[in-house]
Amino acid sequence: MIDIRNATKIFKTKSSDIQAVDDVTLRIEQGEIFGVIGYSGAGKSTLIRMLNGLEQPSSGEVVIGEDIISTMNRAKLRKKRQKVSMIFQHFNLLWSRTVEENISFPLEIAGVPKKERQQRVADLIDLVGLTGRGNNYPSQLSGGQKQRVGIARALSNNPEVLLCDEATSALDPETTDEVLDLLVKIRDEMDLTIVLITHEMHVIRKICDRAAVMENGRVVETGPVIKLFQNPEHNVTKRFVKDDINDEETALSFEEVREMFPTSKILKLGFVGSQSKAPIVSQVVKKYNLDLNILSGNIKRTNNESYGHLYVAIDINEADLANLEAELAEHAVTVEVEG
Ligand SMILES: Nc1ncnc2c1ncn2[C@@H]1O[C@H](COP(=O)(O)OP(=O)(O)OP(=O)(O)O)[C@@H](O)[C@H]1O
Repeated sequence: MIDIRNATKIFKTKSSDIQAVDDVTLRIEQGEIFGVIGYSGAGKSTLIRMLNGLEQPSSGEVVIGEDIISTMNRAKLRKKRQKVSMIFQHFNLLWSRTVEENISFPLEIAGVPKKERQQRVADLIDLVGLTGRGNNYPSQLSGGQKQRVGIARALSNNPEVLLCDEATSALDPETTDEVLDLLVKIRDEMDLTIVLITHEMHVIRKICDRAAVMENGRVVETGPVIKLFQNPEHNVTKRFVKDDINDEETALSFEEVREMFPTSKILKLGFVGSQSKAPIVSQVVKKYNLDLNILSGNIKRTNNESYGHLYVAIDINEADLANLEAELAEHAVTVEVEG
């Protein structure tokens, strides 16, 4: 549905050429919530701005549906932006207009008759949970409510694609989750494709189906979200996943454990889906008559699955370890030896 083919963007400045996006190829399917994550300067904003033609690639192609965005003229692009709309970190609302008037604005530009506009605005206000706030000004709303207005405004022309540029980065964690839930709801109800950029792995985990990780303009890893969390391959992905589970304390206790049990191995056991709720580890431990110390563990939810890790210290020889790995693998439990 969205095809980014070998897209490159080079900004020419007086002092140097900056390669913001470097040979990116991605395909995003209809109805997906697709996340792009990276640290500051990775090229996320430039990439997402190519999807609505706010930036044109220096080389390569961006295609949405039947339209080649990267070669469209201005007039066609303006029309296409009604179908590829965007929400922003700082909401970009018109401060002198009420909630209703903000949401109505794109419809006025599109020439929608007043009666139809009013009905559409009322429906959108209900959809985003702002019933009764239509006559408020943005300054009278909380951050989360302002973003709801931004979302309603972005949906006014029935877009096919919604681009979210750090849409929850200015919000507190609870409000972030409420806005993310709203994005899932509108994707489900309106069969939208959502592309979001973020530097928060929590956002990716909570609502995305698939994600791409960017560094220095390149996509360094891409895949289903559960795979990125369960088995991150690139160092940047590993850092994001680690930040999300916030296991610095685990790292500290590893050192202590190594001192306390110098002969023990530290294993990280990984589970996905229903396996993360079953007593597989205790069954295998009993079967092989092993002693283990549990160091830490967690179960987290992605948009549609749970996954978990358990760190254990275990005194085990290589032969028994191979047996243990084989047995656990039969139950789709992964085993990594730490350090
Ligand atoms: N208009 C521009 N002119 C020159 N350089 C630019 C321009 N826009 C972006 N860049 C540079 O391109 C690189 C990628 O920037 P971009 O904003 O796409 O990254 P980002 O991942 O979105 O970062 P952030 O989260 O900080 O916005 C950076 O080095 C940035 O300084």
